[in-house]
Amino acid sequence: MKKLTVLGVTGSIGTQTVDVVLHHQDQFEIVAMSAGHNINKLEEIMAKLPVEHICVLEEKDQAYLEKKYPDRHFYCGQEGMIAIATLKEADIVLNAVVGFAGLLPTIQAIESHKDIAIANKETLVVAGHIIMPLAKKNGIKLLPVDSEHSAIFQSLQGAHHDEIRKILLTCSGGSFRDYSFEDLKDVTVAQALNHPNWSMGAKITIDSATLFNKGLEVIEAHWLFDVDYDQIEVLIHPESVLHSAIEYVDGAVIGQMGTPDMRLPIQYALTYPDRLPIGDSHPFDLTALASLHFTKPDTIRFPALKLAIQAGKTGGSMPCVLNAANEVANKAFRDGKIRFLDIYRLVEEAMKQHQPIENPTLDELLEIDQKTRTFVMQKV
Ligand SMILES: NC(=O)C1=CN([C@@H]2O[C@H](COP(=O)(O)OP(=O)(O)OC[C@H]3O[C@@H](n4cnc5c(N)ncnc54)[C@H](OP(=O)(O)O)[C@@H]3O)[C@@H](O)[C@H]2O)C=CC1
Ligand SMILES: CC(=O)[C@@H](O)[C@H](O)COP(=O)(O)O
Ligand SMILES: [Mn+2]
Repeated sequence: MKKLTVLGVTGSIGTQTVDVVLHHQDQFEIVAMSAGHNINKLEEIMAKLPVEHICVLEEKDQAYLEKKYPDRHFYCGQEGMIAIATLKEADIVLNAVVGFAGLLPTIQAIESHKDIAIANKETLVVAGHIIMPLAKKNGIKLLPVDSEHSAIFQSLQGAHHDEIRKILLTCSGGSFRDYSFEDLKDVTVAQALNHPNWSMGAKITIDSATLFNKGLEVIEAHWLFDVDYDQIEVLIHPESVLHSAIEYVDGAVIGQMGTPDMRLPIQYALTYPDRLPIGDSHPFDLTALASLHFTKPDTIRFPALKLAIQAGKTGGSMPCVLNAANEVANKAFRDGKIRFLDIYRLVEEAMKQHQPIENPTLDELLEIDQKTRTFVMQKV
């Protein structure tokens, strides 16, 4: 029986993780979980699973839950997340929090020798240079949950690192893949949230529409698979059935295909190196696919991808600035405060005013993250 801590249990990845666990209750037990503000969703999950340790963001929610459920243990805020991420009962921490908030609990969980199933890509973008050596030093497994990175991980089984020629990172193109640059000026939040292939949380869905998501994923792949940026090729693949692939030195291309369903990468991260059936999944029918398409991304209409790769290549503190600026601008767009194309402009401005430092410490990252947020909020 594997014992899990699930951070961000009330989100899109979190609730699909609960589905996986409910389907395989003989294999997994959630011993601890965290939510943000969605207490209704949290209580729904609590009704299905007898999880003992639970963290929320607000003290008032903690007080309400403690009164209503005296037999469970409640925690609060970042400190609470760290407490449940380092709990001795857990073997593996699945981090499905969105954004920079996932960074500190991940570091503490690694230092407590927990394996990490990582959906929270922002942590790797900001601090890959800290996370990867820390994981190695503590001898823990860092298991990708992001669908493309899971596909790459699956396609790498049995291979040697020096056999990789490049990574083919696929991208749906997001909600606006066929829009002209002119049309992008006036798109609405509702249109941006209408992803063609995946049902996900709001922040990542907007990131898919700008293509910042793919930029973050390039940086994530650089760190997870120890490859140069020039070895990562992004391909627009509107059908989202080839979830990514490896081109090997002999020209063989090995990828992972399947229905777009996050339960597979979530489950594989939890069962690796074994596989289990997925509950009520539709069989993947190749004959039902009329054709598959692969094209190069258009960085004129979607400059965010290029900007993110530039941040990754610059390295040091620049990806932290990219991420913080994007988190603030993405939220400002969702709140109706700026227009879609302003997201890119604000991130670019934040990067331009930043003097990157090499190899930033955790404290420096925390400071740069805060300063960048303040800078972008003032512009908003
Ligand atoms: N959704 C998907 O299919 C995929 C997601 N990912 C990545 O996984 C991560 C989660 O994505 P997704 O599930 O879509 O996101 P959601 O927005 O659906 O869920 C985010 C979760 O994090 C919690 N949360 C939000 N802010 C904070 C905070 N400051 N402190 C603590 N907890 C917080 C939320 O709580 P609450 O809702 O209770 O407020 C919720 O439980 C992201 O990094 C995303 O990029 C990667 C690949 C695919
Ligand atoms: C499901 C998943 O992993 C998302 O990150 C997905 O990749 C988003 O789709 P885009 O390819 O449109 O960014
Ligand atoms: Mn992805």
